[in-house]
Amino acid sequence: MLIEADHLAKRFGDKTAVSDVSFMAAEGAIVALLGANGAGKSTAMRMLAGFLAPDAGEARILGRPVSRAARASIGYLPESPTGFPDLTVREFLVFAAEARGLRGAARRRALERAIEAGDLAEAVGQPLGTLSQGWRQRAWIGQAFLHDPPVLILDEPTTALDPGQKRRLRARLREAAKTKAIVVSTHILEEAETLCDRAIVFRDGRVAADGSISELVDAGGRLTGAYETLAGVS
Ligand SMILES: Nc1ncnc2c1ncn2[C@@H]1O[C@H](COP(=O)(O)OP(=O)(O)OP(=O)(O)O)[C@@H](O)[C@H]1O
Repeated sequence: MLIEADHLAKRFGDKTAVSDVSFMAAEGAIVALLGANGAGKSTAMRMLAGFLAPDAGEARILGRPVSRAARASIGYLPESPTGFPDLTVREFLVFAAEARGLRGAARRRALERAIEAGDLAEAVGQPLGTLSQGWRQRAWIGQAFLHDPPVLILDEPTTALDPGQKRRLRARLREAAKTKAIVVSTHILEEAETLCDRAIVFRDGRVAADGSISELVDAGGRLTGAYETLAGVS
């Protein structure tokens, strides 16, 4: 199994953000994490990506605890990514490649892959701090694809993108899913319906449902009814 969340739990002070969350994702699957604001999706994704240590449970990537999994195996897009305002897109990608130990021809290939993944050619010379929100998102999407990892953990990857770029990224993710396991969070139910194979609905830090999209949708192919009931929203 490429991605495993095994009874993950995380508290911040008195607030339980994630409680006893377990799910898996295999190669060939795009799994949507759905749920209301504050339901725990980003916290779960940060633990899966190895950026936040769980209080209990374990995140595993390719069968290894994420703390010991190779950095090379995970591509992560944080929610609302910021930072590195003075680096150009190219310098940012070079920095990310070097942080992953890529040099020479491997680094050049990685940069080409990232520029293609984020459709970044026009912006390579522009500092991140001067990019619009959507372009900055694209630079960070490129960073997630840089090293061609088998696992992608993408927190609201299409939120800031224009309609054309949303379409392009969804097509890229469908193509990438042939050889990768991908977890995406989204508030766009139509995106989960058309892009994803499975949905995991979070409610108050717990998994309220984990099923195939075809099981969860209504006769019209819509997730809205199941989502509102399971996520506890209307
Ligand atoms: N660093 C933190 N310190 C304190 N509380 C936090 C921290 N990170 C998350 N939380 C809290 O944990 C809960 C879950 O937050 P999380 O960001 O995981 O939700 P989410 O489902 O991703 O929400 P959204 O859809 O709004 O992005 C929220 O109540 C949030 O306020």
